[in-house]
Amino acid sequence: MALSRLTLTEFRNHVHLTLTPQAPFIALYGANGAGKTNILEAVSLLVPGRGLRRAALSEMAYSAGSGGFSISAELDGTVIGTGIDAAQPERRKVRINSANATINNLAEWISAIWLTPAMDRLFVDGAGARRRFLDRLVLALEPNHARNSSRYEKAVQQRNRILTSPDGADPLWLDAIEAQMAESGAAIIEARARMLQSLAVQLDHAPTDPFPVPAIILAMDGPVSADDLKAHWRTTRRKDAGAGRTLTGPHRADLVVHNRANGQAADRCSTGEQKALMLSLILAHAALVSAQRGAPPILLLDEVAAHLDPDRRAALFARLGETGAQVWMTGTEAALFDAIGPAAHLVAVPGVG
Ligand SMILES: Nc1ncnc2c1ncn2[C@@H]1O[C@H](COP(=O)(O)OP(=O)(O)OP(=O)(O)O)[C@@H](O)[C@H]1O
Repeated sequence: MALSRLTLTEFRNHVHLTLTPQAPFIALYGANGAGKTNILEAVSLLVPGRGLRRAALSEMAYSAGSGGFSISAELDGTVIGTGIDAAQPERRKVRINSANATINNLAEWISAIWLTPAMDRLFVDGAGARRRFLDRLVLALEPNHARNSSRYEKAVQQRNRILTSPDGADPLWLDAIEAQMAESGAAIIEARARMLQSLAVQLDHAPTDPFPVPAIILAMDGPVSADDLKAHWRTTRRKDAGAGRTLTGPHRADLVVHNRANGQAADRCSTGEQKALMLSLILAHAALVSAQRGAPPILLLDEVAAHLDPDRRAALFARLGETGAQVWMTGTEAALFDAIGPAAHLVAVPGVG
């Protein structure tokens, strides 16, 4: 899976930019603030979700522009695009081959995984970001995961509203909502478990040097089957109403990660070791997606090269090359990407690709 064209119009600081990648590695280099991460963010918005910064749509439109923006890309003969119109800045539009589509439809065409400096504390900070990361890994394998996640989240919000309604909760209405939650929730749990199981097998064969191999466990309270979930939520209505929200379910799951070699918990590892664990995980996941879907996800690696010594950097490029993935990377100097050789398409930002 690879973009053969990316066009940005009035997206952040890019008034109009077209890139036509000519090699598997797209190395975006330029000064701080040039707009390199903005390009990765644009690609990340081509998959379901809020993109790598989770920013508001209105923030993304070029500040001195019309108030709208568009991102369009071509991959394997398909044209996909997203953006907002100035007249309706709160409504994200999606088009696939000129037809209107939904954000969740995008998952059938494209998958992307990213690593950004904001994820340096992924293992240390709250579970929400880890869950979103987990779901991106699942989505890259199973496009249907986006639809199940949206349905589940909407149903949980509805249940929370009913439980906290000043008129009192209607039990029949709750039965119906909990049945919806149970169906999509069980599908989410199963998809996560499938992905982690396959990833563990992939990691069994991963080289342990120079990036340590992670062991990953999904931590979750409560039952896992649809019937048991439904029965469980019926018993927790009073407690959840008191808390003002649904306290158990797949929306509360967490990822627990260790270094396989020494059992060290990821949140106790140094920042560099945590990043190395993440790289190892992403490499194994790309190989897994490639084996199961026939093509690896697009990888967006923001400021990764600069934080590695030259040997590790060269090892990373070699391992990334083996995955066959299209890799978008950023750095302040073109020299950071020297070890990639002819597989790199160097792009000066701002400048001409
Ligand atoms: N909506 C917007 N309109 C215009 N410019 C914007 C908008 N949003 C962000 N910018 C500008 O984009 C620039 C930041 O871009 P980006 O984060 O992509 O930089 P970068 O090249 O990755 O920098 P660094 O190397 O420091 O990470 C800033 O100059 C910021 O002012």
